[in-house]
Amino acid sequence: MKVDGKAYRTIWLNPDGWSVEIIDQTKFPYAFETATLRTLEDAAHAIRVMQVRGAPLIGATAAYGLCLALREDASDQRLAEAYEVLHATRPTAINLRWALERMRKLLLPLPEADRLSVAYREAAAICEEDVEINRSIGAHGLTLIEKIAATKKPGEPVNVLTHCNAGWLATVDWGTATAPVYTAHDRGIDVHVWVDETRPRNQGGFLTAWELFHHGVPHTVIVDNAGGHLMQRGQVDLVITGTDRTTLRGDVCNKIGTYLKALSAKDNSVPFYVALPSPTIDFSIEDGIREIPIEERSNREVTHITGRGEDGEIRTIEVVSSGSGAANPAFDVTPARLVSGLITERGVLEASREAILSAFPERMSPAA
Ligand SMILES: CSC[C@@H](O)[C@@H](O)C(=O)COP(=O)(O)O
Repeated sequence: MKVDGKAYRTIWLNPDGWSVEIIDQTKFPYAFETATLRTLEDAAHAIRVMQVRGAPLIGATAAYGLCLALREDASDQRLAEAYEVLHATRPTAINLRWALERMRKLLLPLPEADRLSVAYREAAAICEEDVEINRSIGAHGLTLIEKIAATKKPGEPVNVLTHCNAGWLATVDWGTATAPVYTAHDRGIDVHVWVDETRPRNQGGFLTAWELFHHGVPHTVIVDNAGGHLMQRGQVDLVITGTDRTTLRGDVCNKIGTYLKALSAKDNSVPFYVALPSPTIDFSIEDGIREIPIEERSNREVTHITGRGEDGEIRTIEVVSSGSGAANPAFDVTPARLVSGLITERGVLEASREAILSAFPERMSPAA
């Protein structure tokens, strides 16, 4: 992704060869700033406070977090401690556990002296693979957009609705839900995105809108409650969201509010697709509603909002009657029956156990 003409990823190794640079997403949309991770605690903090967020990027940051931990001490005990610290940062996105397991499985059998260099190599490989996976998701998702574009009159855009930020900023590059959009736009297809603002943290209004604007993709920010109305009026051609964890049978966990969009889509015969890198599939569970841990975040994210005043100052204000209680579940689960398809790096799949297993058979083997 280019920012002011310069190509960026969301995470990279600094020229010193060991410290890790991230784009600080808590500063969006008012500033583009990077931050340096030098320790395990820096990496854990970055995930916890959402300087980095989005399932694939959380996984990539955790992998580098392990590297930073091993710089000080590459013992089994340090590896185990670092795994636990990073694993405890956020509960829902499965990419965190996936990346940590992959690193641990590789590192544990090695002599301590070899672990650090192998860890850095593997963290870099996780990042490279994420970019390639998302590029493939873009190519497969493009076919869906192309089919709709072929039915449009000249000057009529394909209208895609998305929720939260499953964009470049949620991954190492490209994004998952946005990859088909960027690919279509870059090929000259007239595509327009309805961006759910995604309260309470506004990942849509703050991050997705920022990305689309900087890439030049036409888009319109809407309040979270507007999607159903637009679908009833035929103003949404398809929905594409990301996911933080999808079960073996195709239940999709994603940012709170995704389920309501899927219900509206079903009622209005609007296709509802989920863009899904395979590390986001949890092959160990089936029933998303019963088995996926849903992050409960601070009520203050509901009762208060941070934004820029007309004087240019950034401030936080209360937006709920003082003294009222608030609740803040951060994710919900859309049952597989509401999902039209999963856009993966290996093609567009039905949201079912059979389709997922036949596309990723190696993930069910004991060695996977
Ligand atoms: C490719 S990212 C998919 C999801 O991680 C994304 O839609 C999402 O819900 C992110 O939640 P966040 O709480 O901002 O980490």
